[in-house]
Amino acid sequence: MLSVENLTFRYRRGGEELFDDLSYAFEPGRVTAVTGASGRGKSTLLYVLGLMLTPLRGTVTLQGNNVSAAADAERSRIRAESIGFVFQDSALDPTRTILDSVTEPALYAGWSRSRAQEQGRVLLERMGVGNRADHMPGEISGGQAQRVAVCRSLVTDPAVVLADEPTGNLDQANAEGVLTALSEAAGAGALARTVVIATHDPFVIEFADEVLAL
Ligand SMILES: Nc1ncnc2c1ncn2[C@@H]1O[C@H](COP(=O)(O)OP(=O)(O)OP(=O)(O)O)[C@@H](O)[C@H]1O
Repeated sequence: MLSVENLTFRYRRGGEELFDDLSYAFEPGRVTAVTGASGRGKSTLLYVLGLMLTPLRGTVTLQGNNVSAAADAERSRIRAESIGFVFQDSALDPTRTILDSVTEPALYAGWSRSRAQEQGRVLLERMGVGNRADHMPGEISGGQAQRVAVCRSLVTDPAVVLADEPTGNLDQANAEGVLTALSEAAGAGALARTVVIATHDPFVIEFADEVLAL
């Protein structure tokens, strides 16, 4: 389980404080939409949950551990093992094949190449883009690229998936495909994963199980 307690963040001393002592539990098996006007800190909250930014006050707790207090190396390890990211424009490396982009986080987490590739191909197949595994990102559509980005976020089988405006540039049919994939990733029962989506897309908010308004 992922939660924040009394969370406040600021980018620089004397700068605007975000979140105002936010406390919230992000439930496994649920898709939570983080909403709020532009500049309220939706993206920043994902970076704090993803241990890329350190809170000014308060804590981030993952599976019972106060991970926001961990040393840098430990945070990197937790991130590699337990957290997957999906970014708005899919951010696929134009010089790597689709399969290489998908497997990269698993290699970073210490998996063997063969295990990472096997898992990558399973996910791409499940997401309907298995036949694009050996293509370059420039050869696939925006909707397909975003489904590939979801595969990349899931390759290490992380407990938490954080998605920043994952449907930002997609039409409704493609947005639905991405959201369904994230919802299936949340799953249920023993395999339940926590999925958090930062968005101002009403379609995503409607789709989500929970809404956290900043
Ligand atoms: N790297 C940074 N350094 C300093 N301030 C930043 C930085 N990134 C964001 N901010 C500021 O922090 C606040 C929150 O930004 P953030 O991008 O998290 O908001 P958001 O709710 O995701 O906005 P949007 O809906 O426009 O994407 C904004 O005032 C923004 O200008």
